[in-house]
Amino acid sequence: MNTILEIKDLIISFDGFYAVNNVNTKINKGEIRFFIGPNGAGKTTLLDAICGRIKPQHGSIIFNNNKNVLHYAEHELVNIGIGRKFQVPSVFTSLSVYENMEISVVKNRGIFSAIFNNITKSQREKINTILELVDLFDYRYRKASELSHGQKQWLEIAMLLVQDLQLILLDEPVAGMGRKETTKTGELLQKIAAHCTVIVVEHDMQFVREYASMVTVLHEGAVLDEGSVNHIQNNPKVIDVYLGRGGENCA
Ligand SMILES: Nc1ncnc2c1ncn2[C@@H]1O[C@H](COP(=O)(O)OP(=O)(O)OP(=O)(O)O)[C@@H](O)[C@H]1O
Repeated sequence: MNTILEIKDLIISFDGFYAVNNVNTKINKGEIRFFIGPNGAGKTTLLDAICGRIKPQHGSIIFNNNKNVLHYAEHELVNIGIGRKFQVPSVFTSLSVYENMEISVVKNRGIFSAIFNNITKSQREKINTILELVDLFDYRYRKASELSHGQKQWLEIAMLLVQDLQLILLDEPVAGMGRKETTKTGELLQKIAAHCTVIVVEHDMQFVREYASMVTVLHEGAVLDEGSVNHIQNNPKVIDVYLGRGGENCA
């Protein structure tokens, strides 16, 4: 009942190489779920499948109990409530923070459609609330190019939130951030998770320890273990293939 995403028997292969090899997992509403594992474990490929970039050879990804994500094109997924943020911020740097939000609020991210469709009062209020949430309200008239790396990441998260998503996928959101920005990002994810489930691919184990509700450890395309941080970090196999090899430093 509480499940927002169920991945069943998922297989993704590239020319006979199994990047994702029979993955099964269920993600509950309100979780901050981390996918961790060594380089090449299949984490990004799994995100690519959830956001419709890659079509698996086998299996299903069921969203909200009844929608098979694999039946939708990548650009349609935002309409059913799934959004993805890539590692490198992709905000429009020549536009203001507010203008970036205006483009996102109309969902169809075409810049011209945003300019020619007036933003409603409730959309303006929503933009302001979300800019407050990510601590960018005071920067709303600044050009996005003037923001710090962390602020650009938060703007991009805000641009997802304004689209009323139920599930957001984040690819290494704290890469390149200092500890202070990393902590702020973690706190932001906790606030977001109250309304929107979050899946994060991450190598920063300190960040994972502090903010994960559940962790899925991938290794060679398969789920090696799954559970609380405490559970997975005491699993000798996880220590062997990832944590004990300084896995947190692989990026
Ligand atoms: N388009 C592709 N064609 C061929 N092989 C691919 C393709 N995409 C990914 N792979 C391979 O699939 C495997 C899993 O890659 P993936 O990027 O999902 O790993 P990852 O766990 O995200 O690694 P990292 O932590 O380094 O980002 C790797 O061996 C990669 O080389």
